[in-house]
Amino acid sequence: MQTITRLTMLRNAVDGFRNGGETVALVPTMGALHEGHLTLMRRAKEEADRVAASIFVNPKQFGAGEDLDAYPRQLQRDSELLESEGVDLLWAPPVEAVYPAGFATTVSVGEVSEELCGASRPGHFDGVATVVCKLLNQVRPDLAFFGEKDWQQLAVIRRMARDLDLVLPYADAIRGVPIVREADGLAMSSRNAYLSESDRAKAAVLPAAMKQAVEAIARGADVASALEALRARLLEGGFESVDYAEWRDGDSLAPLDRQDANARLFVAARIGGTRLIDNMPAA
Ligand SMILES: Nc1ncnc2c1ncn2[C@@H]1O[C@H](COP(=O)(O)OP(=O)(O)OP(=O)(O)O)[C@@H](O)[C@H]1O
Ligand SMILES: CC(C)(CO)[C@@H](O)C(=O)[O-]
Ligand code: BAL
Repeated sequence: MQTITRLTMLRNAVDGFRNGGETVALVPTMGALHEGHLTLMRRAKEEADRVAASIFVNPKQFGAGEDLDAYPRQLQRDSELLESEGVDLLWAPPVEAVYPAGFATTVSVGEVSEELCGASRPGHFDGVATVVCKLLNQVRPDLAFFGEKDWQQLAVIRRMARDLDLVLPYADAIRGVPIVREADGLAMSSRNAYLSESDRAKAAVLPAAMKQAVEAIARGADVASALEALRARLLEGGFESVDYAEWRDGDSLAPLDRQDANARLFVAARIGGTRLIDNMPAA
């Protein structure tokens, strides 16, 4: 696996693949890789001849007071994991190469960015859209893979790719990969590493309470009451606050007030100072 930190070298490497008639998949990450990320790599490998992973802890998507400095950085371990998955290329640019002095452009996707995580993390999706737009232009992949754990992020990226006519050869070039969970149901996330042992054990109440809510709504429970019960379970179970617990259309993200085949439950909640997110489809 080649590890590349300069754009000219990246272009040479990708052009080399392309000139040999090979397709290229991009898997963007912020590193501290876990089985969720590795599943994205495996899916990418199944669908393209070459896989490029990126690791970049993007300062523009962290708000003031968020965990930019504390975010785990473990490039050596990550590159060994990527190598063992057969990833062909690691793009790991320094911050100054992505945002050189004078950088002044922001990609801001309306509507789909505004609620849920967009409301609790103002500016977050502008930072995500800006860096993903850059990564897609830098690597120019045929396909790009993102996890459904960050469902709203996937919706923002799909909207951006359509709105800006990003040059991607397939209509469904932005691919979503289902959430990979721990044995107790907690969605894998780099930020789970922040949890103390006891908070980690308590965190399993999140997917369990979400499943209960989804099943209650499927049995005809009132949506508002099911969401209220979900919030109460999280707070009783050791979460200190719930940023949101919402029942929404999975495509438009518009609020729904009843069971619907396309509905999804979205939750963000904090435990031990760590903000966890999850989502689940209607039962
Ligand atoms: N459990 C998971 N299942 C599927 N995809 C995942 C999972 N966790 C992360 N991903 C995906 O991996 C990609 C890189 O995510 P990122 O590096 O931010 O990791 P993360 O575990 O989501 O970290 P964070 O704690 O910052 O949310 C994203 O597309 C994300 O949706
Ligand atoms: C897509 C992404 C790599 C952009 O920085 C990040 O938001 C993430 O890891 O989900
Ligand atoms: N996986 C989402 C990246 C973030 O929370 O900043």
